[in-house]
Amino acid sequence: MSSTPIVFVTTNSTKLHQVNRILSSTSSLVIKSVNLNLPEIQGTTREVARDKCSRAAEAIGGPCIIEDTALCCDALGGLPGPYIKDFFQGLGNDGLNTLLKGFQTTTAHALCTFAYSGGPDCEPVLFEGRTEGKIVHARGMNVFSWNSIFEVEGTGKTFAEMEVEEKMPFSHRYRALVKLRRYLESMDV
Ligand SMILES: O=c1nc[nH]c2c1ncn2[C@H]1C[C@H](O)[C@@H](COP(=O)(O)OP(=O)(O)OP(=O)(O)O)O1
Ligand SMILES: [Mg+2]
Repeated sequence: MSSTPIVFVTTNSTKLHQVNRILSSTSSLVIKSVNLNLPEIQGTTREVARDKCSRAAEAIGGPCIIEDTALCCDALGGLPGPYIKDFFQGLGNDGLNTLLKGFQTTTAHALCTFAYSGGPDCEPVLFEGRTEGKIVHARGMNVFSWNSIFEVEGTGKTFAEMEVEEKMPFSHRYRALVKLRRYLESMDV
């Protein structure tokens, strides 16, 4: 595999940190980041990721990856989905809990979508990772946005209650990144 760095276009330093951590133990992929706040359209998680990746490739003028994270609540027909950032900023963790009051279920899934583009004229390729769980009142110390209110199915713990290594196999980001890594390695990118 070549050691040319892949450009990860993101404004989120925690995402970047997690991606570097997940890749560092298992891969010779080298990530270089660019902090670019690109427009995110409305649509399905796939449409959002595809569009953003094309914009990123255009802006960079070469190969790049982007990542979009969604939090999808069953009681709300999958919303906030890709709009979780605005919901979290507007409502906070308490407000997200309040939103689900009166519904029968608080089950939800975290969905991470990586998109890779080979350059401005290339169609982005998508890699998804999904983790089932439910929305609970905030618990835990390792807080990152809404991760203290997302309890991972079968663990009894929120993401914020897990140690970094413990969280890895349950992480929506890890699950998507494993697929992206496999693809890039097979393409010898
Ligand atoms: O694992 C996570 N656990 C908890 N919260 C998370 C996670 N991953 C992203 N988040 C938050 C950040 C943002 O409020 C929203 C996703 O929005 P999203 O557009 O994908 O991220 P962003 O705008 O912060 O960075 P970017 O420049 O890569 O688009 O959920
Ligand atoms: Mg964003």
